[in-house]
Amino acid sequence: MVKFSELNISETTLKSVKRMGFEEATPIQEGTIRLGMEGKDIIGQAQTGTGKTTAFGIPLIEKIDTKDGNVQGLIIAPTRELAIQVSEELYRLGQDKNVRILSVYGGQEISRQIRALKNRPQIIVGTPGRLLDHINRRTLKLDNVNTLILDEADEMLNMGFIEDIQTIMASVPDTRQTLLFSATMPDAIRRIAEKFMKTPEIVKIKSKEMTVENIEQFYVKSVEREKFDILSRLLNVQQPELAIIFGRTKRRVDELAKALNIRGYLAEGIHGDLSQAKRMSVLKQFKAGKIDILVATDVAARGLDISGVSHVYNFDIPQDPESYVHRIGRTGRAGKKGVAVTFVTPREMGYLGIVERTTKKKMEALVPPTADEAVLGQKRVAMEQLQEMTEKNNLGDYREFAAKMLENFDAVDLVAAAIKTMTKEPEDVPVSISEERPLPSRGGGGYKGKGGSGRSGGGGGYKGNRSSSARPSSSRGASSGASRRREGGSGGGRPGRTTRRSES
Ligand SMILES: Nc1ncnc2c1ncn2[C@@H]1O[C@H](COP(=O)(O)OP(=O)(O)OP(=O)(O)O)[C@@H](O)[C@H]1O
Ligand SMILES: [Mg+2]
Repeated sequence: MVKFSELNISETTLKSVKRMGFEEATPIQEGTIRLGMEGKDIIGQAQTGTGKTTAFGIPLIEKIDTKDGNVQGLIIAPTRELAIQVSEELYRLGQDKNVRILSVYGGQEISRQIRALKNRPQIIVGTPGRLLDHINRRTLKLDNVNTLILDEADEMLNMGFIEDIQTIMASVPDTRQTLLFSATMPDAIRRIAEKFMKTPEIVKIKSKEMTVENIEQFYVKSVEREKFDILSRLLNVQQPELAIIFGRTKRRVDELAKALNIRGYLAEGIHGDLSQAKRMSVLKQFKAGKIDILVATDVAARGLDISGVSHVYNFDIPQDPESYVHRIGRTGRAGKKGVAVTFVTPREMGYLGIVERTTKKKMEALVPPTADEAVLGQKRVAMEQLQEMTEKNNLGDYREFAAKMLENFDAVDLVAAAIKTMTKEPEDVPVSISEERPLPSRGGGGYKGKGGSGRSGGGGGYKGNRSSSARPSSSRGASSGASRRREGGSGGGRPGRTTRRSES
């Protein structure tokens, strides 16, 4: 590992990098920062959560001439949330140099953006549609752009933005440097990308697997109608700090979020049909730990970097392996541990094989916890909450009420009643989730032998060892999140949550 101080970065930028808490460069940063500062075109590919933003951010910030008020750097990102996140990271990287950065995206008042553009930002981060809009209105001048960056290029091309992107690129001088980054780079996309670039250096961080090692990957074989009960049991047993649940469609996301709320979880959905204000407020609440579970479609979560996401659940197996890689990559970031669980219906087992062959990583079969195990998980959480609240020692007049009750009741009975009150048997509350049609059968073609049929026994038990992460475990501490119910811990404020928030 190379230290940032050994990469020929200016003192000013180095100061910002230090302030961000970064000491050593990740492999993709080591591989691209120097080349980037030499002005080379780069295609950068490295696993999720390995610091690609800073990998392109440092060369960009270094190149900005702060005496020049023109737009010099342009970054295109597939979603509004990502544009905001990237601009925030660039802001931190350029803080000591005083680089002016602006993000522009759809759903935000254009007049406000036009005013902000007059403040002479040097770097613009935007989504394709809104960038084009500004180019057409001539409110964004790109004649002086000398660095163009595409973050999540493959996603933008998948989303059908190819023409928009070509138009935007044509508005940027040919002499520019072009950088392109993603965790996945299917060959077809790379060929298109190379057309836009001048003999690009391809920096691909070699790794055995496409996904990072610190994510434990499981699959659960389940028929469609049992998925939701299994999901709620898993949440109770695994006790994620923050969880993201992916659904295949917007309707699915809405239904899941609603059902989770009915069962008492703090969950919110996020997808493209929601207003920008709503999307931003949901994300903000999730980052702050005010909601524990984010239910999302694929697109909504590309590139998002939210610390504390300990679990990713694919309620529906994704259509393509790239999307699997990006989804589960929302956990296990920056060296942290994560758990990913993918639900597969029997008819979709072929897809599991396709995903595994692309990621070069086998998922472990997970036996869904029984209802009893799930309740046990909740009892533990309740006990931990009670214990934590007691240790805090600020129960005030609650103690007087307790003393009064103890005159008439047995202490063990009272504590048992408290635990019972905080434990809800989730399956008592009926919810309705429309059945999703399974993905078209892929078992028949070339995939059958390995991926499909080899799994037929998977429903029975854990393959090999039972994984501790799938079981209730007292070592996970009282700061667990998603399994805590709205009803639980009422009164003196949720004790577990306070702890958790101060951790992150
Ligand atoms: N050198 C470093 N040392 C420690 N942490 C870092 C370093 N570089 C980046 N990080 C942190 O790692 C996290 C992930 O970085 P980033 O979002 O850039 O990943 P990514 O490679 O773009 O992932 P994705 O493929 O999902 O978009 C961020 O929180 C970032 O602040
Ligand atoms: Mg990224």
